[in-house]
Amino acid sequence: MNIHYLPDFETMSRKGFELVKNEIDRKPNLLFCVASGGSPSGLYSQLVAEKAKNPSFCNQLRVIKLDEWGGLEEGSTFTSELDVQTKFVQPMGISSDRYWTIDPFTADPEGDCRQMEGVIQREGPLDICILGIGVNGHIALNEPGEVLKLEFHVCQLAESTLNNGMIKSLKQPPTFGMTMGVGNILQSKKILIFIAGSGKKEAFERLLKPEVNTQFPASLLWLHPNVDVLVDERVV
Ligand SMILES: O=C(O)[C@H](O)[C@@H](O)[C@H](O)[C@H](O)COP(=O)(O)O
Repeated sequence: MNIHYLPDFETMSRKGFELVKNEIDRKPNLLFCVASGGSPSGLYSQLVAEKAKNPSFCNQLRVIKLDEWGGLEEGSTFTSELDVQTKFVQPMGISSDRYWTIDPFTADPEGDCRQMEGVIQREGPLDICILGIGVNGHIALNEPGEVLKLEFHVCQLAESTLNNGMIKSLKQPPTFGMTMGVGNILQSKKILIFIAGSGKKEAFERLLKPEVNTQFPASLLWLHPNVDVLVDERVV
């Protein structure tokens, strides 16, 4: 695990941008897994800024969404889809033939997860997987538990996730998640995990322990040979 301590959010995002751009320069059509949430949002802004300077940047990039909330009220704006569309997919001009996603309002979550798994089998493995970390150590929506699933699946959400951040203020909070499994993530050629925002100190300290425990899913990243941890030092 390469741990990068960066003095602030901007510098952390810049470092992430440099690592990602290096890979895109080497392989312009790489498969990029996009996460929602606050921690990687500065990376997306930097990529969008680069695109404004260089319109052909990322014009072959293939993109897949990491996860999604389920059980929200129809029309809810608390979706990963809206988040990644606004911050990344639309401003980067990623056309629909280069973007694979799961619908937050799907009537068939299990079927759609199977379909996403099929996409990963066909288009994958991921070249770059972008992650944040949950306060409970979740990666994507793989929550702490005895068993972690390998493939894209419908998942239960932990109380600690439902009691965190904006979710707890929702009139109709999500009742389940749809997420890449830890197998999908660990098969990615490169993983970047961004650690920023309030409440992440404990999770970061636990991540530093070189041991693996399914009750702390991010610890599985120790099994991967190419992980960059980008931490905004102000959280630690
Ligand atoms: O939102 C997602 O796509 C991920 O499912 C989730 O694992 C997220 O990365 C963490 O919960 C951290 O979220 P923040 O970056 O918003 O703190």
